[in-house]
Amino acid sequence: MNADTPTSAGLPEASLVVKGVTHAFGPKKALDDVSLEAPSSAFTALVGQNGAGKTTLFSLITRLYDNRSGSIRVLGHDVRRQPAEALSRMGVVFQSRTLDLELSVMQNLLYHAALHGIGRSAAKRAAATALSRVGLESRAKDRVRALSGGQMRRVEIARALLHGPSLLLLDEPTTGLDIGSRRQLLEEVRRLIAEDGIGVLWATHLVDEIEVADRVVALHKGRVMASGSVGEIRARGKSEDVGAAFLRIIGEDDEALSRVSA
Ligand SMILES: Nc1ncnc2c1ncn2[C@@H]1O[C@H](COP(=O)(O)OP(=O)(O)OP(=O)(O)O)[C@@H](O)[C@H]1O
Repeated sequence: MNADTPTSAGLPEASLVVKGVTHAFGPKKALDDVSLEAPSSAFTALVGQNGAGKTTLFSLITRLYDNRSGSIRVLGHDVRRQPAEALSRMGVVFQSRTLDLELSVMQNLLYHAALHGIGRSAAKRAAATALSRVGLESRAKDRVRALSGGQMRRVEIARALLHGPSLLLLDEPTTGLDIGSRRQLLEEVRRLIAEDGIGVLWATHLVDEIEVADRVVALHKGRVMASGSVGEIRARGKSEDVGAAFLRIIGEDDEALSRVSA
């Protein structure tokens, strides 16, 4: 089945489908039989505390690590069997910043486009479009060092969009940002979903980044404890407050903790 093939339910396959993935570092399982989906045209929040396994999962999806168990499909392409097809359909913003501070915004984007084999004039057009998508077209000639943390993140998103991906992966992109920049970044990514129909997997430990229309995957100690709509997470965690529901699902709500310490 390829990206354009409808599933048996008549719906296009999700942007990302992970099934039964386990990954260990020595004796320690960082991911244990993880299955999840990130639909197209949707914001999927991968929520987990430190050490939950979010970055390990991103490393497997992006092929920094080889997935030896289960399967990972991006727009219908298995990352092991069709890595070039799968990788060409995803854009990634890693947790640590990876822009060259001494180069201009445009130089950073053109360098990345060259790595993707995009010709110079096509790269310039793609970079200008991507920068306008994140509201930074006027900063193209500025050195990255002159930008704020939030603007640097938006340049990284523009860079991830250069080759026109259908799936955008962001690993804790708001780390270190102030509230205003955090909100702006979220708004921009949600706008990309609405305008372009891309699927987004957004890793975070901040439940206040979740909105009511989002999909949620609760990851804890390498296991998916719950996934579904915000309504389903609230029902599962028996709380109208998503944060409280999440803590109850992972067994770290006040009641569970008091049972442990009793
Ligand atoms: N290269 C590695 N070698 C050994 N253990 C690792 C390695 N990378 C991650 N781990 C362990 O795997 C588990 C999952 O880590 P991971 O970084 O994927 O979690 P995370 O959810 O991204 O957390 P954080 O928010 O702190 O980045 C943790 O227990 C971590 O210590």
